[in-house]
Amino acid sequence: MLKKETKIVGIVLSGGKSSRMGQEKGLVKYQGKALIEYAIETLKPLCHEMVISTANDDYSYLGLPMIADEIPDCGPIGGISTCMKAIEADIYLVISCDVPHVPTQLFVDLLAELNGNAIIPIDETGRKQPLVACYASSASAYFHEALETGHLKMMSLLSKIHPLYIEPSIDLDYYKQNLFSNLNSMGDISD
Ligand SMILES: Nc1nc2c(ncn2[C@@H]2O[C@H](COP(=O)(O)OP(=O)(O)OP(=O)(O)O)[C@@H](O)[C@H]2O)c(=O)[nH]1
Repeated sequence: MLKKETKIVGIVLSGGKSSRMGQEKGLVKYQGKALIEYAIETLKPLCHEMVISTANDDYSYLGLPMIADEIPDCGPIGGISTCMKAIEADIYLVISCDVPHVPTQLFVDLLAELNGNAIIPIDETGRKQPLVACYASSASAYFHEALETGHLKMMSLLSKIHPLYIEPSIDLDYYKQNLFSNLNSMGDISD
């Protein structure tokens, strides 16, 4: 059970190169809406503040603070570390900009189980999903160290953070439908 004063900050990752998409991924329309808008709507009900991890001003229409990576081209760890430094929080909810099927309920479940540095869901194929996850402030030092030392592999960072991994609850229907499928190319969008 979270204390009432627990500050939760949402980090929407949108600072990637979008090389497979060929255009800014978060702004690509999917079923009538920009992909990043799904991510924002997923986190919004749970967060006191939200930020977009990006250097691209085209996201300014969303009215959220935008935070450019402290060191460019370091991947998601660089984006998460920079945002954690920029905004203090007790808990950070992280989401990629390209997972429109992730419901708010998944983060409700993660928050309910958080009891350590992090809690990360495992998808239906057994893959860990650290970019749709919940990190306590105690995890931030590990992100900063990874960025400072150039150890930018997420799986090796996780081995230090020791998250709790959970399978999303099976009684919810939407967990059966490719919940974590991310849209990387225009081919994925038209499927
Ligand atoms: N802030 C920040 N976010 C990143 C960075 N690299 C990837 N991301 C984000 O992390 C998430 C997963 O990354 P990818 O699916 O590889 O996205 P991408 O790098 O834009 O796409 P590709 O260039 O096709 O690999 C997306 O939401 C990206 O925007 C980065 O260097 N900085």
